[in-house]
Parts: sequence; structure tokens; C-alpha cells
Amino acid sequence: MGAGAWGTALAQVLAADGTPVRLWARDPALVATIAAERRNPVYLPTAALSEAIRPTADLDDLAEAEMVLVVTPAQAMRGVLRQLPQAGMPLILCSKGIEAGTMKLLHAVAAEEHPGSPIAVLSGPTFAHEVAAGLPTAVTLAAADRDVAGPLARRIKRPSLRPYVSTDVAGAEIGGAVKNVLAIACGVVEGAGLGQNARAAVIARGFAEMTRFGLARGARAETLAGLSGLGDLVLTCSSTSSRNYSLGVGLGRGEPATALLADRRTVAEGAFTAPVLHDAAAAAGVDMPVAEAVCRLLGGANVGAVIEALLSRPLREEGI
Ligand SMILES: NC(=O)c1ccc[n+]([C@@H]2O[C@H](COP(=O)([O-])OP(=O)(O)OC[C@H]3O[C@@H](n4cnc5c(N)ncnc54)[C@H](O)[C@@H]3O)[C@@H](O)[C@H]2O)c1
Ligand SMILES: O=P(O)(O)OC[C@H](O)CO
Repeated sequence: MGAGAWGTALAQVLAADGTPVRLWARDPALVATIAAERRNPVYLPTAALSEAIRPTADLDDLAEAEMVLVVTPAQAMRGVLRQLPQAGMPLILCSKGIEAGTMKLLHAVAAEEHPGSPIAVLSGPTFAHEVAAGLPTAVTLAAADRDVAGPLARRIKRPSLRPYVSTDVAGAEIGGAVKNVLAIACGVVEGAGLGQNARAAVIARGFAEMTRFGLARGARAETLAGLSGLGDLVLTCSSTSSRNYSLGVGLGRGEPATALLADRRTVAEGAFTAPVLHDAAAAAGVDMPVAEAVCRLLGGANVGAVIEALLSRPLREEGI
């Protein structure tokens, strides 16, 4: 459900062995193009798509599915889930974010909209173009009930896709949501020419923020130190393949956030997560200075002033 880069890549890796996959996109013109060209020229142009993928613009076509992978932008998830038939099939949430307004994690959103469906979360270091190309990738597959997560993991594993099972749903989600905001910060470091020492510092202190926030919201430290937390943080904080990192590079160069966001066709989730995370951290009484700095930059603050404010914070002991 969702034919952006990630939904298309997941469809491809699952269908590469001939497993039938329906790929839902909201735009009928994109559905027609994918069916005709066996490519998604808008969101994942490099990947040739398996004949086993059948694109559709009709959510009713998913009613008979064995499972649904939900891959819309995080803020669109509730609305799209509301239109999906209530068929009780497992939902695997693959998006990364926190719902604006409610500050809810996406598994809570899905449970509200589909109370009859088992809910799982798939998250980890996963650039879509690499997954679609069949490059080796490991992910966290989390569900509160191990008897849900285990069979789903066995069903979606492929020679190049290795799921690790977890029962820490909140932890898997928080790692993916927070790392997007921290990736913007690391992009800022590059864009502003602050050097590699500074980037490593942002990754390490950002991980401390992720851990503080995660623990406050019920996550387990080992999950945050795993694929869906630290693993994904390292990936997205070190590559311009990341849309979040690239957005940060522009901010670091002093380009206005409004212009950078208006130019994007693809989603940089961290820009939407940052203000929600700011509110959620405040509500939980958690200090998140790096995430806060990203928030200020997205709001139009001057790069030099934001960096100066971060560096002049009172000294403290290292640790979480
Ligand atoms: N691209 C990746 O490498 C990757 C990897 C892991 C997770 N994710 C996560 O997956 C989610 C989707 O990312 P993506 O890379 O596929 O995005 P994308 O930018 O490639 O595509 C976004 C898709 O969402 C659709 N869309 C936009 N607004 C919508 C709405 N209101 N209702 C329904 N559909 C809507 C667009 O038409 C498009 O198909 C994000 O949460 C992202 O963080 C992405
Ligand atoms: O391009 P990004 O920054 O959305 O990152 C994509 C994935 O989340 C990487 O795991």
C-alpha cells in the first residue's frame, strides 16, 4: 500500500521469486505507467519490476491479501488505512514517523483504524534502490506478539532480505522516526562545512537523544542499539542517498527550508517528524537539543546562530 520508492522496492524484493504482489498507488496514471513499463519512473526509476507485481488504484483489491505492507508517508497513513477494507489481515507498517497532532506512533494509529488486524513494524537501514536491486539488507520485524512476528518474518524473508524478529514495537518505530530528524542534522553539518568530527559528534549525541526519548516512551535500549535505531542512524547520517540528509545539506548551506521542501516530490519524513518530536519530547520531559536545533532550522532560524547555541550549552557528563 503506497507506490513510492519504498513500497515499490518492497514489492519488487517480495515478487522477485514470482510471489504475487498487488501494488496500490493512489494515482491511476502511475498505476497505468507501472503496468505498461514494468518500472516506477516517478519514485524508483532504476528498478525493473517483476511481472508478478500487479499495480492497482483500488484498495478493495487488497481485501483478499494474505498481509498488507503499509508504506504511505507517515502523516497520510491514518487516512489511507481508513479506506482499506477491514479484512483482519496482518498489517506490516514500513513507514517512519510519529502522527502530528496525536503524537502517536504508527502502530497505535493502525490499531485504532484496524482493531481486528495483527500489527507489525518493519524498520531498519534500507535504501529502497539497494533493496530493489537485491543487495543484502537486514531489518527489524517487530510485533507485540512473537507468534505474529515470527511467521511474518519467515514469510517475507528472501535471499537478500533478512528480518530479525523483535517484540519491541515502540523501539522499532522510535528508532526509524528519530533517525530521520538526526539525518537532517548531519546533512546540516556537511552543508555548513563543519567537518567529519562534528558529524560523528552529532551521530553519537543524537543516539543518546534517541535513547532518552525511546526509554521514556517504553522502548528497549537493545532495540535502539539495533538495526532499526543505530543501524539506520549510521546509514542515513552518512549518505546523500538519504532524502533527509540531503535536505539538511541544503539547510546547512543557508537555503530556506520552505524553498527546499517546496522543491521536493519525494518525502523527507524528518521535516514532518521534527515538530512532532519536539512536542512529544517536551511532553515526556526529555531533553533533545539536536532535534530541537533541526526544528529551529526548519522554522527558518539562522544556521550560524543555531550551531552557536548548540556549542555553548552548559557542559555535562557524557551518557544517556
Ligand atoms: N525510500 C526509502 O529508502 C525508505 C526506506 C525505508 C522507509 N521509508 C519510509 O517509507 C515511507 C514512504 O517513503 P517512500 O520513500 O516510499 O516515499 P516517496 O517519496 O518515494 O513516495 C511517497 C509516496 O506516497 C504517496 N503519497 C503522498 N501523499 C499521500 C497521501 N496523502 N495518501 C496516499 N499516498 C500518498 C506518493 O504518491 C508516493 O507514492 C516513509 O515513511 C519513509 O520514511 C523509505
Ligand atoms: O532517504 P531517507 O532519509 O528517507 O532514508 C531512507 C530510509 O529510511 C533509510 O533506511
